Amino acid sequence: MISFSAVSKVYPDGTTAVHDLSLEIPAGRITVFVGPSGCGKTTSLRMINRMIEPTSGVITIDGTDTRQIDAPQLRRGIGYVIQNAGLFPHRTVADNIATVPVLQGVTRREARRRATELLERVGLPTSMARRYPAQLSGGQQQRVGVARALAADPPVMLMDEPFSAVDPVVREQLQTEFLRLQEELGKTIVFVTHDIDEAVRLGDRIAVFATGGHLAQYAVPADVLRRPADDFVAGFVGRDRGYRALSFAGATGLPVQREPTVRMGAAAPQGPGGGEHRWALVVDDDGRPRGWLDRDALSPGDPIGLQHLRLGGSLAAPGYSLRTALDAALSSPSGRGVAVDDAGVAIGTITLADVVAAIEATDRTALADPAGDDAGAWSPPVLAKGAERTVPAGDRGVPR
Ligand SMILES: Nc1ncnc2c1ncn2[C@@H]1O[C@H](COP(=O)(O)OP(=O)(O)OP(=O)(O)O)[C@@H](O)[C@H]1O
Repeated sequence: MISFSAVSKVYPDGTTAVHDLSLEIPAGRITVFVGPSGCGKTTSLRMINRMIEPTSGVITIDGTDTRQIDAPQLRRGIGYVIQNAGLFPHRTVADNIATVPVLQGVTRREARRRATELLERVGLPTSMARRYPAQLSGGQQQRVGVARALAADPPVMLMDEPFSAVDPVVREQLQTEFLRLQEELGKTIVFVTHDIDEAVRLGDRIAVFATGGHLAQYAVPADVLRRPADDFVAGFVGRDRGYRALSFAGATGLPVQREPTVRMGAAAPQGPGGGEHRWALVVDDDGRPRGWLDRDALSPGDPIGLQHLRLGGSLAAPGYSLRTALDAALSSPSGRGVAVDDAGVAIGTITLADVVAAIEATDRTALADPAGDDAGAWSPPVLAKGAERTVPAGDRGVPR
């Protein structure tokens, strides 16, 4: 556990970056610092590994005052990931990842071997080990940044806006992989973001910082959304609040309809193509969705190519919420959202009508009611037996 006790930071020019911060960060969980620009998130994060020294107050890790630990030694035991990955440009990917283990005395050969393992862990092919950072995409560089932070197997990881510099699609992938990795590793993670959606998705707990370095609220995501502590937090989480609140509702029970699929490269289907049959779901050889085919725009028998597909709709992956289901249906030209399994294989579709019915049948006042029941107490109606699974909401109260 990391503990802040009455910690303040005043920079030499008189700026108060952090004011009287007291909070306890649980071990093995993700704690997110969120808030607008300049409210002291990064300063608070960097005080944990003493890259910045507090002006007053005490920070302890597992009961030990960090001031009693030699700063370089402290930092070697704490993984650190920043925006744009911060990789050494003249070192290969493998050598970047091996940096800290080599400093700790692990042989270069062994450190490189472990680096290759870590590449696989963060979802990159091992063939990338010999490349230089400039030869990777932004998302790949971020993954290497995470692998490098994990290389010394530190119990604590500090992550400062690690996914902000990539586009929204890659960002969502990185978040999903990050959650999967954390499920395996159970690190104590402190994560800084200015994006409340990212905070709600990733955080087991959220610390909302206000201007002037004040802690405005520290709670599980469900409580921050449902019961903002004051006007500042209410304003900060307010945008799209009704829509975001659907994140609380697991979509268990939402019927997944059987959806006929056609393979990429196959002949366009025969038969009537109007109405609900206008759109056909196209999958690759492994059954993963590639896009929707407008059958009216292609003659039966013509081979289906990428150029015929409507791309880019969101998918409902295991553990999805009503919000995800709604988005999948809305972003699909057919009005049917594609549900996939763990391996990304299409298992059927969810109709917009069913999602709307589920929302209408839901007691939404429970979400908005500040005096309502505990987080996670609200559950969606069961309409029919669905094929999907829902991740237990746990104490976050929010399906991821
Ligand atoms: N070295 C410094 N000297 C003086 N003021 C500083 C210094 N570093 C940061 N600050 C100020 O301290 C305040 C908090 O900065 P900090 O970087 O911790 O905020 P933040 O919440 O992480 O912001 P952002 O989201 O923009 O990164 C800001 O007003 C900033 O201008």
